[in-house]
Amino acid sequence: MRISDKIKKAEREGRPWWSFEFFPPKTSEGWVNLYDRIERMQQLGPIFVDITWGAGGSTSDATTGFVKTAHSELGLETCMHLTCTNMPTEMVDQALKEAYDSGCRNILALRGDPPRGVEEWKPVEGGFNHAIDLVRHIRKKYGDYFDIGVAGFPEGHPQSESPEAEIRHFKAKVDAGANVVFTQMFYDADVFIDWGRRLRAAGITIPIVPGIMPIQTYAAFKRRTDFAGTIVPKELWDMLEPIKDDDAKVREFGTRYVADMCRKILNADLGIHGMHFYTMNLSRGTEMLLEELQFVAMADRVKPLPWRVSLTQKRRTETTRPIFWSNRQRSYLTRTREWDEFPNGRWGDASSPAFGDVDALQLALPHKPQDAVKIWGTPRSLGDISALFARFCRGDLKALPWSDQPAAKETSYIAEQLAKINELGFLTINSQPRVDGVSSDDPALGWGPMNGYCYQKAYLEFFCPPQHVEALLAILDKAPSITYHAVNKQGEFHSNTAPGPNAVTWGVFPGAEVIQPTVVDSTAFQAWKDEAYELGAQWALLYRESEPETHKLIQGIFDEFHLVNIVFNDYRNTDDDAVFKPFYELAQQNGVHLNGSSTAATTD
Ligand SMILES: Cc1cc2nc3c(=O)[nH]c(=O)nc-3n(C[C@H](O)[C@H](O)[C@H](O)COP(=O)(O)OP(=O)(O)OC[C@H]3O[C@@H](n4cnc5c(N)ncnc54)[C@H](O)[C@@H]3O)c2cc1C
Ligand SMILES: NC(=O)c1ccc[n+]([C@@H]2O[C@H](COP(=O)([O-])OP(=O)(O)OC[C@H]3O[C@@H](n4cnc5c(N)ncnc54)[C@H](O)[C@@H]3O)[C@@H](O)[C@H]2O)c1
Repeated sequence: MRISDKIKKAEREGRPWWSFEFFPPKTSEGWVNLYDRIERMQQLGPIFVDITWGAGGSTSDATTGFVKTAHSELGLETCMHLTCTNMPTEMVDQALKEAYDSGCRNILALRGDPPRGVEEWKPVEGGFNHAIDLVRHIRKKYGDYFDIGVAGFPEGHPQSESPEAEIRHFKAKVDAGANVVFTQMFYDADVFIDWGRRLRAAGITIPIVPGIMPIQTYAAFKRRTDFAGTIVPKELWDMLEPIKDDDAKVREFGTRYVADMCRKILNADLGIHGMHFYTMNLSRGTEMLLEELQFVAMADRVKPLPWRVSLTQKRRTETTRPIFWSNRQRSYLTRTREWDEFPNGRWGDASSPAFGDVDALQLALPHKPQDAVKIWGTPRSLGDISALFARFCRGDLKALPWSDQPAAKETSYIAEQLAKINELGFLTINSQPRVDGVSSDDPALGWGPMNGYCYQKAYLEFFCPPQHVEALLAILDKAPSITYHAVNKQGEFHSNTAPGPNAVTWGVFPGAEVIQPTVVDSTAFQAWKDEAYELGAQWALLYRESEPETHKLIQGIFDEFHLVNIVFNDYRNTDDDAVFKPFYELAQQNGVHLNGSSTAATTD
């Protein structure tokens, strides 16, 4: 069935409706878990699900594969996103054919954004210029077979000439055959309602489907809204600020706020009766919103599926489950479902379907080029670059390509040691000090609900000059309590530990299970490495035209340095220097003294 028929049916029955968006996960474990999660979320009663098309066409097989599985194995009404970026007509036709062959009847026709590292969108040879060309093409080839959705931007599209021109272009897409509009996320109901009214005034009568992004954690909310340049009312920032370190509170408050926004839209005069949720492959935020909106009571009318063995290999063969639940598999899965829903992690859980959402947002430096050059100046040597990293760790620089926020308060405990190893040429991009049971209220080291205790293993992640890798790993191999992973840009990988997650942050709270929000995991690390190197490459790109020497310098570093992480596992060892000692030892081997500030000798 097509989406428009489903919407009409829900409206005839006089009930609100909702749908869920997912994105292609980055790892194969993530895929399996996503199918499991979708199966569970199916019970929440979405009238359809959709799947994004990777930026620059990067996930086309994954997207068409998803459409097939969702239709044939999960029995879900599916909408496939399709963009024009890097897509000659033959590739568009192939994707459409695969959707058609899978029984999919809904396409969200988009122009797409430029691929990674490219600023301006350009059509490929033999491809399309605008979403409207894709709409026309689909109608020409498939007549009315597909429902065609198009993108709408309540806050305006960043490249539009003017609000009036944008509505004109939008109307042209509708006239060319689009019959439903999905909107960009937004957090200001008035802005949305004003845009909807302008659409209606222009004679556009197709269903408007508001795109709703639940607020899952403060960090994710900030990252996404900064990236998309979303208008966030000041009162929302003000209300989030005091609770930003408590994920559960952020989610609770965010749910009430976003639900109020949805109610305002449902009650406006736009004929809107449904919402489209950007799940980011996580279930809890969307589920809470549906509960708050009292939509789930309606979902109860949708009969849950009978219990099926988990599609997830890991869960299917799970051997350790409490005996009490041996006959209550569904309840057990439900109890444990949130274990990967605290995506604050150093890298998160690689088997979580939410893993890799940065890719969905398109990877880019979190700074505008002109601001970035202002922050980092024009480095001329590795010494200049080390000095930038050292300043960041000491709190004298507000951002690095890998951190859009200044160093966290926790970093002040190890700032000097970090600065020193940066001055030795080991460029740190992430760290945490050892913590052995501080109060969860501690302003620098605490997190989570009140009256709990927080723990951390000391952790370091850095780019290592290639000439020091072998000697450093030899020292690490001998060090007690240290585990490491090292990889170069080409993917050559070394580690002294077995694959699988190593918990590096955990908390114990009253009346709750132990929460283990951050792990270091080799699969996740190897997926993250592309992103870490890409950010280095993008930093270099800022200087390509204006300062070719600086461009070459930075590009050289991030082509050749190895990415390494170290965990000092003995979190009860009170020597806070322990994780840094291998660097001191290496410096000594190389005849460099660390007690002065002139250690940058090795970095030039
Ligand atoms: C709901 C939703 C889902 C999305 N899903 C994905 C996804 O899965 N994958 C992905 O890569 N991206 C996705 N995007 C991002 C989207 O591809 C980009 O935002 C893109 O920049 C705009 O796409 P569009 O389809 O609106 O393009 P268009 O309709 O081509 O519009 C792009 C710009 O060109 C202007 N314009 C249109 N026609 C003309 C004309 N004839 N002359 C001059 N200017 C014109 C428009 O006003 C607008 O400013 C999504 C966006 C939304 C809102
Ligand atoms: N609520 C929770 O469950 C929970 C658990 C752990 C951490 N956190 C917090 O969540 C946020 C996200 O954490 P994250 O690990 O995903 O990433 P992050 O980017 O915030 O960085 C983590 C740590 O690395 C440090 N750091 C950043 N750049 C560095 C550099 N160049 N050199 C050395 N150190 C650097 C930061 O100061 C911070 O202490 C942090 O603020 C963290 O403290 C929350």
